[in-house]
Amino acid sequence: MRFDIHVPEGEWLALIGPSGAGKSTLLDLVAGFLLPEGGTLRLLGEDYTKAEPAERPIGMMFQDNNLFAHLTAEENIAIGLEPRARFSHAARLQAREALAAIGLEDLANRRPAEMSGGERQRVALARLFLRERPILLLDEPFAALGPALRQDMLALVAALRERAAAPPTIVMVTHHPEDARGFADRIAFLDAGRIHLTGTVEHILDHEQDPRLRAYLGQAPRVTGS
Ligand SMILES: Nc1ncnc2c1ncn2[C@@H]1O[C@H](COP(=O)(O)OP(=O)(O)OP(=O)(O)O)[C@@H](O)[C@H]1O
Repeated sequence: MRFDIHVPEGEWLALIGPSGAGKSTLLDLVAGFLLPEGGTLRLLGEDYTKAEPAERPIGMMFQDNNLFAHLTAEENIAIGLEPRARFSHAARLQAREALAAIGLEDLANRRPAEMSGGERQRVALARLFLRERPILLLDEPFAALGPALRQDMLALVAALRERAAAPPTIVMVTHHPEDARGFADRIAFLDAGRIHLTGTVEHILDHEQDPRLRAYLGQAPRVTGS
């Protein structure tokens, strides 16, 4: 695999492409769970190629297992502020406010097993944004949710992003290319371990006629000429 891409600060980039194309691998390289055999990774202009995951200015969210099973919703958010889980009154208060901001204050004392999948992901999102990391990597976080709920969750990401003092850069893997519409700024189409194409959401979804992209989207390329 060989990835070459520049994501401008503050951009929301959607990564699409066939299964096995390398989308999760690319996120793992950025997060530091995998080290590249060569090349350079720069974050916010600094070289982070060999940095430990915890040293990187990154927040991550996955399809599941974002929350600690033994902690309540409030504690799962507060732990983003106090990783040693010695929850101060101030951290609990901030977690409560974050829950209220997403309309989940009534769930403060529930554990993940007592929440729906959508509620769990909303709690995880609240924690992610509370930590104010400048770069967010979202690996299919809403894949298990239905279309309407996925739209609600993307709208919540957009709202939290707008509320942030400095909007984070977002790189989001999705198996639903249409989810990028209205939310992401740009799409990167990965194929066979390469960034095959990048472009605006509209260009990639509606105009680009690249045969591999069209095949992935399940659409034949348009026949041109007479
Ligand atoms: N640690 C690893 N060592 C070797 N090969 C791996 C490793 N992790 C993934 N792969 C391989 O790399 C390729 C890309 O995997 P990756 O999970 O990045 O794809 P993806 O685009 O995220 O796919 P999906 O959409 O199915 O999640 C696959 O062929 C996979 O088998």
